[in-house]
Amino acid sequence: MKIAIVGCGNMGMAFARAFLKFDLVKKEDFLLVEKSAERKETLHSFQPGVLTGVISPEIGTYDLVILSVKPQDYLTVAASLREVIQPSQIVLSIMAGISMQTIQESLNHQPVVRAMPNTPAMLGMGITAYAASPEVERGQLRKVENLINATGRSVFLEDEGQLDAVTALSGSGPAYFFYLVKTMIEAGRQMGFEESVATLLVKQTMLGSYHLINNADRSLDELIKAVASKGGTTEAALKGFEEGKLADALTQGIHAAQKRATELSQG
Ligand SMILES: NC(=O)C1=CN([C@@H]2O[C@H](COP(=O)(O)OP(=O)(O)OC[C@H]3O[C@@H](n4cnc5c(N)ncnc54)[C@H](O)[C@@H]3O)[C@@H](O)[C@H]2O)C=CC1
Ligand SMILES: O=C(O)[C@@H]1CCC=N1
Repeated sequence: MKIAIVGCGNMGMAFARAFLKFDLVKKEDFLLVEKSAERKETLHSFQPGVLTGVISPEIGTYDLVILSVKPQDYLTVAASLREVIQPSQIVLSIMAGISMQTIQESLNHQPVVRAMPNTPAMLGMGITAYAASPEVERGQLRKVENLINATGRSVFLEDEGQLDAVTALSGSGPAYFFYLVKTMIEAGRQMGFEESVATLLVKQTMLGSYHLINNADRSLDELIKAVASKGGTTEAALKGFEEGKLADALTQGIHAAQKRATELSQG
């Protein structure tokens, strides 16, 4: 399969590397389109078949075109791409908040898969939800699914409308986790630990706790209860979280992310 990637930043290249790792695409079958000269310089080491700064008619010879520029940069990309895209090509967009309809109209092109991955895709441990326009044929969808599955797990959505919520939950989700980890490490430092010790304590706690969620035959409430002794330290912390309305703040933040995704889709 020959793949063109428009916008070769964090996510575009996370996808490219995952495809390579599973031998789904050969290096020489990549066309990388990257506008930033500085970023382009770093992409030489990837040794793609073609590395360019502009969209040219050559892109029309690739089976799949991945759109991985920031949503704000999409309209510029669309203006050039619509001139050269071919009917047989599949478009896979991973851009937040750009609807399938906007992509179809701006490119004058119907077969579109819209997906929302997250950064653990860099390690093949991502989660991607995706939806497809009716014009994507079954065989084409299978191929795209195989590619997405190289980046981690995936969920097919019948309703594209759910993608803004996916963006708020799992697309942005890694940042929420990093924020929590960072805050805990900072608290450790305030209590007198060196950063390396605080980091080890927090990271291993997160790792072990993640595996408990997956392997212990208990609900999240039961797992919390098993840590929080009556009148103990955890209870004191949880009371502080309640008073600071931490759960409300997290929930509100996630809703704000969904709202922003919807705003982006409205231009
Ligand atoms: N970073 C994340 O956690 C996630 C990002 N996304 C989506 O993926 C997309 C890309 O995000 P990142 O990789 O984080 O951004 P990024 O900034 O790392 O990469 C975007 C790249 O596009 C390039 N670019 C801009 N205009 C261009 C043009 N006209 N032609 C060619 N290249 C152009 C930029 O120079 C940059 O290298 C965004 O739409 C974002 O919403 C989706 C899920 C997760
Ligand atoms: O923050 C953003 O807009 C993108 C979408 C999901 C993660 N990063």
